[in-house]
Amino acid sequence: MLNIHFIVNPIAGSGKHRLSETLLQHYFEPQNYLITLKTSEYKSHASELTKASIQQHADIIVACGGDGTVNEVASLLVGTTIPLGIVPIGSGNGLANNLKIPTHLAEALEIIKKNQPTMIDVGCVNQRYFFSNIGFGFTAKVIEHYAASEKRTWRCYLKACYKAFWAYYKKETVVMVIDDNIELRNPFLFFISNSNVMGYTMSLTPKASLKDGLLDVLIVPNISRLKMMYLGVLLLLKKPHALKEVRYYQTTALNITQKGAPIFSAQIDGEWSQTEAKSTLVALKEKALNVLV
Ligand SMILES: Nc1ncnc2c1ncn2[C@@H]1O[C@H](COP(=O)(O)OP(=O)(O)OP(=O)(O)O)[C@@H](O)[C@H]1O
Repeated sequence: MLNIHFIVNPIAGSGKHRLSETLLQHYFEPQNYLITLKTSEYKSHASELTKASIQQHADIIVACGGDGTVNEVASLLVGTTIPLGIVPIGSGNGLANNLKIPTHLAEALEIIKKNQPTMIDVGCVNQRYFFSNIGFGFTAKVIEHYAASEKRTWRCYLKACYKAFWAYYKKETVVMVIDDNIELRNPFLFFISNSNVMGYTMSLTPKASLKDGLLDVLIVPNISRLKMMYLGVLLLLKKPHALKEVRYYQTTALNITQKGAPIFSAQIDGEWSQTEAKSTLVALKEKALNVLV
């Protein structure tokens, strides 16, 4: 008997999904599977539900939502032997996309039933984990606007990009120093990725792999609005490196020292985060999470 816990974010994506206990009982025959469905009621609730599921000896824990839900559930499974399942009912679904987990519900459930885990790398930023990417500069601004929108849809994401694009200017100078040798002054983009999909099938780091033991770093300095638009087109074509100002490299860790503004905004797996920390260590834990694919 396999004990599977599904943790569902009811507001992920359009908020419309067909997941229910009845539907799950239909896919997972009761003589072989013990199914539990839990629904998150507020931000970070999925973490609490996952903690309880671990104590309840779940064999598999399934995050049903987007990258934010996956982050909350998976963060508690790092370093354990419990595999993570993903039912991608979010908007961007970056990690699921990279792992080729379909958004078609029956196909995603079939992957969980097959129960074939693979180990993937996990990013660490100070005391937190990330599975897809983190970003400073423009991507953090987009997520800040997106977090304020009433829905989590592609349309709202585009609106957030548009707002961030027109509001993007710096009153104060922000300086980030990477490993005491690269100095970034008001960078337009500073993006660190474990995955080759950012969300919505777009990619800033198409060469990234979840299994190569490396973080992919993309830096775009302060550029004109025209170049920002050109970069937007290149992003859709998955060729951001074609812009000559783009700097791209791979590494196992980075130490970022921040000067200038007292509070730094970042996005971590598509969720907005603020920190007063002056120094940030971004590193990678190789093959630290079991995921069903
Ligand atoms: N009941 C709830 N009410 C409000 N927020 C919730 C609830 N349950 C979970 N959340 C929060 O919803 C946020 C968005 O979730 P998630 O990222 O999974 O969906 P998404 O944004 O549609 O997908 P993606 O990140 O892939 O674009 C997360 O920060 C999560 O903590």
